[in-house]
Amino acid sequence: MTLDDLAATIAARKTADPDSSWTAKLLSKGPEKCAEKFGEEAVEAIIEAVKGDRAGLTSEAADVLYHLLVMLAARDVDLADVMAELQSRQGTSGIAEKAAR
Ligand SMILES: N=c1c2ncn([C@@H]3O[C@H](COP(=O)(O)OP(=O)(O)OP(=O)(O)O)[C@@H](O)[C@H]3O)c2ncn1[C@@H]1O[C@H](COP(=O)(O)O)[C@@H](O)[C@H]1O
Repeated sequence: MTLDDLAATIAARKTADPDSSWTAKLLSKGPEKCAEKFGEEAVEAIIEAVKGDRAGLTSEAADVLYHLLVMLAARDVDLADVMAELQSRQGTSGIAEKAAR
């Protein structure tokens, strides 16, 4: 399973029945709700990271990635474009990038 596979599944759920798909149900509530849900999952991951619970963080990180992809889909942002953005940053140190601002 790759993020691309998951993004493709989520894209397919845009037209699915909300009664049979959690993703379709979440998408049907709108981009604001998808963003709120992503925020909740991010906070849960933060809590596990602060606690130092590696199993908890692993599980919450999976929730964060899934809900990030749902939020992107809700606003029609392609994962490929996010990856291209990351690619464009490759080789530039974050320290150098900040100094150049
Ligand atoms: N990776 C996930 C995934 N991670 C988390 N979740 C669901 O996200 C929901 C969020 O969990 P919460 O505990 O926050 O939910 P909740 O508290 O009951 O919700 P609220 O009452 O707060 O709204 C749960 O129902 C989880 O089952 C996911 N649902 C789906 N997927 C993937 O998406 C695919 C398609 O799923 P469906 O759209 O349901 O067919 C699945 O095969 C999976 O690969």
